[in-house]
Amino acid sequence: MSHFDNLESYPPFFRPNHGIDSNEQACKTSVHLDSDCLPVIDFLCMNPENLSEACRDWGMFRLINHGVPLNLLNQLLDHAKQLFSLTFESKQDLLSSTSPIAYFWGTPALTPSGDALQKGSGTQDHNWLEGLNISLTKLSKFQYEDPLLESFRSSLEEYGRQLSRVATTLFSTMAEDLKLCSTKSKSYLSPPTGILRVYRYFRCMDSHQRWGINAHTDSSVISILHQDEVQGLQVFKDNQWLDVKPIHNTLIVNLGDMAQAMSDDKYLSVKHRVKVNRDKERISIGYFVFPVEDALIECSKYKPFTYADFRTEVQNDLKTLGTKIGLQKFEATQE
Ligand SMILES: O=C(O)CCC(=O)C(=O)O
Ligand SMILES: [Fe+2]
Repeated sequence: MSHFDNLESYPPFFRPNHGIDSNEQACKTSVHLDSDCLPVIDFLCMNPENLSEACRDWGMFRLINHGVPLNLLNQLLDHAKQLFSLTFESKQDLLSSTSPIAYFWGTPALTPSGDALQKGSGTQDHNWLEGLNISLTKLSKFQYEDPLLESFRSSLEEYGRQLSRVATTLFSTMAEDLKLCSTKSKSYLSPPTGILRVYRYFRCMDSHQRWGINAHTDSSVISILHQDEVQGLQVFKDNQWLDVKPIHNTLIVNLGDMAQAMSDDKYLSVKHRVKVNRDKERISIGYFVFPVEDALIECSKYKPFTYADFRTEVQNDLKTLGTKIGLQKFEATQE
């Protein structure tokens, strides 16, 4: 069996010998430590002080005793692997952008309707991944004829419910810590905005020169990640990139830009990225939840803005500059 034995499931762009010049990008090296020092939060007996400290110092933590059934977590990864192993053409046909489970490749930056947002078509712009963008509200109103897809759909729906429960509980403890009034805490986290992204990171011979996902912060309030056993995620802490180890039956929670703004910069929207692997593909599932679209986020560090304003600005920047500027654009000192 060759190293790349499932090539027909890769979009042509990511197949070896596609004609990519391997010197095209400067080698991106970084110092990083092997780490398991990520804060751990026990969901069953949550300690508000520990949660507050993790949100302030790290913007990321490992969640244990989350209550999401292990068989659901395993089934999701298993279904995702099966779907990703279909040929590239079948994935495009079966999972078009109008389907609640929509296929994309090369970029995780999508419009709310699931279209890829990317400037130009240069190799350096491509994230080394393919994925499924899932609108949880659309998902519950749909049924697939294909048995694998239908089973995946119902598992994703259940997973969405589970993670909405987890995010809501975490956020209510955060809102108390931040002393948000009840109107704000209700509009600052809106479970119906929840989306899922299922990723497969491709193997890559140039694993030192490509990124699964480049360094970024999430635009969400809270993001929750379920990853398989292949390492790849890194978090930026104290000027270093640290590996976030996959540990069975734990979830990784990170805060996004909206949490940083609503906490007036007390909480950190943490920078993170994903490495690619020479030998192994990696599957992960991200859940992202946002504020009510038109809820005004008011604090001293930023001009009042809504999540809808923020998203428009990010999409414009991605289209015109090819990169996200994010919260900096809304700083109170900016003209
Ligand atoms: O797949 C991962 O480990 C991280 C994904 C991620 O950072 C994102 O989708 O924003
Ligand atoms: Fe992210």
